[in-house]
Amino acid sequence: MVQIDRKKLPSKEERHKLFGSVEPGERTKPTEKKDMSDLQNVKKDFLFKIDQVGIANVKHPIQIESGLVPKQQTTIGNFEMTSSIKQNHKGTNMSRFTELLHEYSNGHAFPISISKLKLFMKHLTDKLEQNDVKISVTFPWFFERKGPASGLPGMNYANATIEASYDVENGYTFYVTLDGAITTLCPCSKEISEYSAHNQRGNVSIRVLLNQQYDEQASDWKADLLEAAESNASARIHPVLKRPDEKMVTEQAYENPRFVEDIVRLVAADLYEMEYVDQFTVTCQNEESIHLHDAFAKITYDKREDQ
Ligand SMILES: Nc1nc2c(ncn2[C@@H]2O[C@H](COP(=O)(O)OP(=O)(O)OP(=O)(O)O)[C@@H](O)[C@H]2O)c(=O)[nH]1
Repeated sequence: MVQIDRKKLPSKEERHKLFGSVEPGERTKPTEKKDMSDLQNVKKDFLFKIDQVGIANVKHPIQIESGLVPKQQTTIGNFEMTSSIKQNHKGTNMSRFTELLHEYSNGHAFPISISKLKLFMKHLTDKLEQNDVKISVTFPWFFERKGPASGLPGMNYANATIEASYDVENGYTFYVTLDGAITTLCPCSKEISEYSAHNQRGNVSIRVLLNQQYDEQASDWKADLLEAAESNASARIHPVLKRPDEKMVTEQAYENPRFVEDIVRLVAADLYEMEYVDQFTVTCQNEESIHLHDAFAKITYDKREDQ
């Protein structure tokens, strides 16, 4: 064996000094929490009330239930958590948001359900000593998808967002959003061409206001909104397609051509029929295969205005 002469390095402490670390300076400020000044809690006229203050871009594991397979999964949530503060209140106590998030996560993952979020928001409002709280959490939701002919499974995902709010006077509000992908085939191209038709990957975004009729034991809004997007598309998106699957998907798209206008209207009709939806916004944005730009359409509708 060849002997290698290794360098003799200075100790880690000596190395840090070599690269500029210095001895601690004189410490004059208190180190005990009880003796520290508490700027956040200063009360004075600070000119304006603040609508939302808190923390954003908090990544944290979450546990979700699903109407599709897998029925339970752990995924990553991106949280924004805020409350308002009054004009005479200097600042919020930011550590309390993440402190409570950890407490509710049982050392593992925050269980995201409507009922758990209600408890959490009420608790957070009390802990912050404020009158309201807003929480938004966005996460990739995974679901199994099988090839239409082969039945071969793979994992798809859509991005889901829950925007929850609580205030002591008006109670709870839940908006939920699902952003999913679909296939669309251009009706115009099909109509005018001797053969073929160009197609697109479409991104459908559906945001709805849940009403009291939403029962999370009986329904899963993620699965329902995904179905509203996919069942009205030219075809669904699949992770695994063998040739018989590809033939089916291609022919199905040709038999169901859709403009972006068709998609938003058809999805709107499904949302209109969902009892637990009060208000909705649906957009469709297609990545065109014959342009560098996208095609886009949007509908916002409030069913309560029909009454
Ligand atoms: N309000 C406010 N806090 C900030 C800001 N930037 C950082 N901080 C946070 O201030 C926090 C510490 O303050 P608090 O959470 O009020 O800590 P504390 O007063 O010891 O906590 P309590 O015992 O709950 O009252 C740290 O978590 C920092 O992240 C800011 O712009 N505004």
